[in-house]
Amino acid sequence: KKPAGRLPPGPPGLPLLANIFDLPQKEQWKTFTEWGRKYGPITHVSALGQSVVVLNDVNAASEMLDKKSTIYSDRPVLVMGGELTGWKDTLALTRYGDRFKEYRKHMHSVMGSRTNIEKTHGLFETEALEFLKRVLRKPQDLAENIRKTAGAIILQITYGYKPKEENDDFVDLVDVAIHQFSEITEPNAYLVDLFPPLQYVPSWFPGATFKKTAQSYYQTLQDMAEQPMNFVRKQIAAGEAPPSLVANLLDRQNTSEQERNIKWAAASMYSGGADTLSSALVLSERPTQTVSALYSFYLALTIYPEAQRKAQAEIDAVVGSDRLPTFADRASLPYVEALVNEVLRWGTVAPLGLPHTVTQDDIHDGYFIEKGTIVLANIKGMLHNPDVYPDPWEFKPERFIASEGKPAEQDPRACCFGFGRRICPGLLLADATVWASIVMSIAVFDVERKVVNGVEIVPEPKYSDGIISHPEHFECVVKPRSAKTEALILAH
Ligand code: HEM
Repeated sequence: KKPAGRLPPGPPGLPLLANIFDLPQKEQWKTFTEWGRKYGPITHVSALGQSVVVLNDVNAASEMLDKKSTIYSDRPVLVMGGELTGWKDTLALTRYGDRFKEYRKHMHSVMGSRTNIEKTHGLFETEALEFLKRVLRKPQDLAENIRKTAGAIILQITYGYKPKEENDDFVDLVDVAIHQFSEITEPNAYLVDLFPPLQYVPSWFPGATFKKTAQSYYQTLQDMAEQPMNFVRKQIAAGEAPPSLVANLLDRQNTSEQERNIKWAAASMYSGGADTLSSALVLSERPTQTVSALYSFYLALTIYPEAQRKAQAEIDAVVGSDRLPTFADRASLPYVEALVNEVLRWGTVAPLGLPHTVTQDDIHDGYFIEKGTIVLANIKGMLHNPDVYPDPWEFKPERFIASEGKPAEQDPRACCFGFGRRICPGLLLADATVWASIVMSIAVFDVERKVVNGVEIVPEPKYSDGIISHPEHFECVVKPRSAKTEALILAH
């Protein structure tokens, strides 16, 4: 079909197949950054009749996705990833509309404002302390310790449920479900996502095994959403339910549609926080977004010991060594704040955010954007743009502290949580979790390089590919700064 206006510039492509060979399978953000340099901040490509617009600049993304959010807030339809396996019912894949709004309202009620988050500060502090204890017990299991912390926080806020330290039924169920989601959303994993009519093939038809897989994954997902709901229902009946998203909302006369929306809003909290969207993290490691950020933090401290020393000096001066830092200290710790910003920038968690689609034809900046176009924001490119962040691959918290004649560089939150009506609903919770875990870790631990045969090993920052990106496994040594800090952890 001929476009009804001038398309944004982009690679020329082939007749008929258009840009199908230009679309990279791996590290897409790198290719997108090159397009940005070559064609400008708004680039267009198309493949098999699907238009894709890539945004390479924070302002361009904000002009389109924030300012015109009423039409740029839909999501593409995934056949295997969403329709057949039921994941379409979670927020991240829900089409723009009434259900979407209701889910977001529910989530907002527990984590959408500073006031809600402040009410939960105690929980973040307690869980950050639990985290320190886990690290003390098993310093070698850093990724697993971080994952448990993020999971425990989200399950408590969502269902008022505190998971067991090992082999927790709900946690295991979510893990299986997320593992399945990662598998079905790997690029080109299922033919049916390239040729949607295949979904109508009956399941007994030879070659239609994907339908059986879909049915089994569908069941896992239903269990993941239903079982913790039943836990809360029982607690309510017994008059024992602590406040949580589900308990606060279920405790009324709900219609079945309302109950359904509570169930899926809750399931989206966990699977959003616990990384539904990771197509890269198959196998045993399934870090959440928050996990990815914290893992980056440990990686940064291992490579850049001077950042750790400066942060420790600040904490020692402000908090002293007789107690652990709390949220009440946050405003007095500007270097730690800058370090948290740098973790969110340097260790970009969601390189391309999630795709938005546009619900009506638009003329934007003089370009024609057709209804149904997929819009991707190259967040990793934006956060490593040398014009905005000089020496973008260096970990330098100082860049976020204004000094004489030099303003602070742009806050990574301008793009790292996405845009418009789809902006990450967990951003305040993520911010508080990351801050609490970072400040407490710096206060009590030294992160050091591993020494092998007298030689210090400096890890290379390597990141996994996929919707959620996290540092690949690296070696470091985490130990208490002193007997006094160790006692401080154990005293609580
Ligand atoms: C450092 C941590 C995190 C980062 C960097 C992050 C980033 C993002 C980004 C970039 C998006 C896509 C936004 C868009 O489409 O424009 C997103 C969506 C989402 N995030 Fe987060 N996130 C984080 C933590 C969390 C947490 C802790 C939760 C849950 C408690 C969460 C729940 C979600 C959900 C449910 C969506 C889908 C929203 C929708 O489709 O409307 N995220 N996040």
